[in-house]
Amino acid sequence: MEWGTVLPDPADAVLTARNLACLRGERAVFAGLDVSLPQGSALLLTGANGAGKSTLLRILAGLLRPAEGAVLWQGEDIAADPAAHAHRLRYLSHQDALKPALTVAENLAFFAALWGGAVPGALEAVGLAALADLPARVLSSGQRRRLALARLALAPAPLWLLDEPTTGLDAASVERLRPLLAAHRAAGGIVVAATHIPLPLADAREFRL
Ligand SMILES: Nc1ncnc2c1ncn2[C@@H]1O[C@H](COP(=O)(O)OP(=O)(O)OP(=O)(O)O)[C@@H](O)[C@H]1O
Repeated sequence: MEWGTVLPDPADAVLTARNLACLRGERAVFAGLDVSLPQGSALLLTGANGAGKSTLLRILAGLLRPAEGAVLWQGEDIAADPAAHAHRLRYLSHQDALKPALTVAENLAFFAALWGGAVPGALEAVGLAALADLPARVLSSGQRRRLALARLALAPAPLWLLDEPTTGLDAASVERLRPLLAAHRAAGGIVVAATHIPLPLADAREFRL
């Protein structure tokens, strides 16, 4: 396992993690981990099952407190204002977090009510427009993942934290992520993604846990 600095510490870094350590049970999942991500950057978290990729994403999302160290957004500890951090991020976990009885469009409308954005355009971006009126319970696993990913196309947020975003996706659906990710980064957004396969991301740094 390699621990250490992922990127240098550029002056315009927005997301910084310093000396992060995480214990799960009695076991150290990682320690001494530094991350510094400037605007428009992408970081791929790779490594074996259990290496700590999801754990690191949860720490960066503010959902898990590190045993040591801190995560900073523009120099401020995210723990100081969890609501502000939640507001600036889109976190996609392994779970698709869909309501099976609601239609595809209704599921997305729930998030549009929170963040703004237009449901039809977001469904179009992931190729689900034709299924808008189907109940989510009948979707295939890849379609469920696409519906979860449609949240990214609703309204801008500076930080995307994606846990294996392409699980279950066919090749065309993976390719549809390319313009979404590129537009997010072109606007200055940061993406951190845990993945076991290459993602359609230009110039992404890789950090192997
Ligand atoms: N709630 C928990 N209590 C104790 N240990 C946990 C808990 N959650 C995760 N772990 C342990 O932390 C380690 C890291 O898990 P994590 O899910 O971050 O790995 P990962 O790199 O995302 O793996 P995968 O590639 O399988 O998704 C694993 O050894 C796991 O068993």
